[in-house]
Amino acid sequence: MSVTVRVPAKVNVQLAVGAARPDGFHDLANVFLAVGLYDEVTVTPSDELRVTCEGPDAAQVPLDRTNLAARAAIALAGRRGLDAAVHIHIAKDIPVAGGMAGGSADGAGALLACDTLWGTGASREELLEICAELGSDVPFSLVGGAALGVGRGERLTALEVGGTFHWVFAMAARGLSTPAVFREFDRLAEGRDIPEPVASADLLAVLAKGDPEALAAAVTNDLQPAALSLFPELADTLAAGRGAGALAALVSGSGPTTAFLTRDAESAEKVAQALGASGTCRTVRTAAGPVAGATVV
Ligand SMILES: C[C@@](CO)(OP(=O)(O)O)[C@H](O)COP(=O)(O)OP(=O)(O)OC[C@H]1O[C@@H](n2ccc(N)nc2=O)[C@H](O)[C@@H]1O
Ligand SMILES: Nc1ncnc2c1ncn2[C@@H]1O[C@H](COP(=O)(O)OP(=O)(O)O)[C@@H](O)[C@H]1O
Repeated sequence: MSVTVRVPAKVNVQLAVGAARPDGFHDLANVFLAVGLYDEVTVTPSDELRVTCEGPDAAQVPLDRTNLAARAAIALAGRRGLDAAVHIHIAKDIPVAGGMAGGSADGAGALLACDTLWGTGASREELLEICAELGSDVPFSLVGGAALGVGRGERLTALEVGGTFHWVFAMAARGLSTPAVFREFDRLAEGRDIPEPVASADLLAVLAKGDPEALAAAVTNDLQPAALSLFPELADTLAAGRGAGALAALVSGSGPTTAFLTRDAESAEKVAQALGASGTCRTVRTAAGPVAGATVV
């Protein structure tokens, strides 16, 4: 018997970042939107824990116990006194190290898949607690939709969304390390007072309304200057998307994937074509959101 879970990628429509905390993390006001680009995680009973991965970026995914999917299986098995003897197969479509929470998606997916396979019957609260231990973004991968994350981004409140937003994502030629981008944020902020991160009331109202033009005027990402500082060529991709008619162009989370909000599905196709032809990125995808979080298929 096998269990397969489908898990979406995310884009951050607001990412407000506070000063570095003593534990090295940063307090955030992180407004997540789940978008329809998916990894599929399949777990099958096996002699021992094993991870395999297929997909365009598979070669960059670690297959040892540092893989977030393996860590999720080990964490749940550990709580139940079980042996995490499963073969975890990841069909990966979310770009790796792209700021779209692909690793987090696999962690949440493997957790839900193992919970289902083993019949552990963990409550939603316990699953969310394990997710938060695995990484700041992992709880959101489980719940999907749209949510405000505070603390490290792991404490979630679901948000109302009044419509579907159409996005184009441009994948870059190389990845960016999330810790390196936060360190660059700290370096750029030296000597400045960093305000407490707060969710924008405007942005939350606009999400609830579902109006893409109003959302375009409200999106912000405090990590964008740091990502651009480490990866200056991203400015060319952002300019190409704006030039092609995107309503908003921003770095997705810590990057280097860039995200373009468009008016509708048709406009997204046009922007995607223009970005593809611009020579400023590796690949281009379209995806709409919000979509559901981790789901057994
Ligand atoms: C920036 C965001 C925005 O959603 O995602 P990505 O764009 O990378 O996908 C997240 O905050 C990333 O979350 P996640 O990738 O789960 O990070 P974690 O594993 O918890 O932490 C990795 C490292 O990032 C930094 N980190 C992460 C979260 C946070 N609130 N403050 C931090 O300073 C720390 O250096 C930490 O050691
Ligand atoms: N299942 C996984 N899929 C992808 N990367 C993973 C996974 N598990 C661990 N990693 C590690 O996490 C790093 C960040 O990957 P990812 O989650 O795709 O990016 P981001 O945090 O930018 O969204 C990768 O470089 C990789 O070393």
